[in-house]
Amino acid sequence: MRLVGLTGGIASGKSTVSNLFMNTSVPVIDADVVARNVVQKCTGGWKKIVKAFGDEILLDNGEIDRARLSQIVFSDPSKRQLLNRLLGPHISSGIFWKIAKLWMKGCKVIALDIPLLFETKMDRWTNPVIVVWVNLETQIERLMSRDGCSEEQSQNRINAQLALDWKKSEADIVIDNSGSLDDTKQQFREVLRKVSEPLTWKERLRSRDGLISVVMCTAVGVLLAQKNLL
Ligand SMILES: CC(C)(COP(=O)(O)OP(=O)(O)OC[C@H]1O[C@@H](n2cnc3c(N)ncnc32)[C@H](O)[C@@H]1O)[C@@H](O)C(=O)NCCC(=O)NCCS
Ligand SMILES: Nc1ncnc2c1ncn2[C@@H]1O[C@H](COP(=O)(O)OP(=O)(O)OP(=O)(O)O)[C@@H](O)[C@H]1O
Repeated sequence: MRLVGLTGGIASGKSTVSNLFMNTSVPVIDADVVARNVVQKCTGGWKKIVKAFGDEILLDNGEIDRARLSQIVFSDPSKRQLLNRLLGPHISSGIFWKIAKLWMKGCKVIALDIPLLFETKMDRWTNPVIVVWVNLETQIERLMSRDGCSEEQSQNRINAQLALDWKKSEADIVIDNSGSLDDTKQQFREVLRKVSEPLTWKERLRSRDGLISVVMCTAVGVLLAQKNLL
């Protein structure tokens, strides 16, 4: 099995690229969706957040007020670290179970859309790592227009992550999303070709079918050895 890392900076275009995977045979696990699921009302993650941030973090219906939490954590690094510490284990295990389900179905290539892939050191488990890069000016413009936040708020959110230029330098594959959507789609075609290349031996062994083959071969080997010994 091949785990492809898909990351970038806030509003650099990860979801845009992730959507392009949807028309392919490569399933995508979206860490933002997992992060939302683990804080649904009355879950373990939700309880931890309410305990740490108080009832004032809740909407009238008891759900987490994401806009309020966002304001708090993106303007106070210590609160953000606290949130990361509380949710980190829930998010990792949520991602793990999603991978396990796809593995059991026999999926050979899975893309992991994880904004904080480098920050959480999950890049160790993925190869190749795709970084969706955008120039800072465009990133701020898109973030302000998508989330309706000020330039200062956008800058705070960008500063809450490792520098996008550094992520670009660590990438195996870079998608420059500073241009038009068509431009990105064109780059994506080549990226899809690369991630769909035949699996290496190690990747084959990690896939469900590879493991089944190893188990079968071992069982046959043991049976033959026993027969010869008798
Ligand atoms: C801060 C929260 C409440 C903001 O919620 P909101 O619905 O407004 O945004 P959403 O969840 O869609 O995230 C948008 C983007 O913000 C960035 N972001 C989210 N959390 C963080 C964080 N802790 N540190 C840095 N950037 C972050 C990511 O680029 C993400 O793609 C929410 O993102 C959250 O609970 N974050 C903590 C969980 C987490 O680490 N998520 C990232 C998954 S690896
Ligand atoms: N090539 C592009 N041209 C114009 N607009 C774009 C392009 N790529 C993305 N956008 C827009 O920029 C915004 C950010 O893109 P997107 O939501 O894909 O980023 P993201 O990296 O997934 O963000 P986040 O980190 O917040 O999850 C969106 O409003 C999207 O429609």
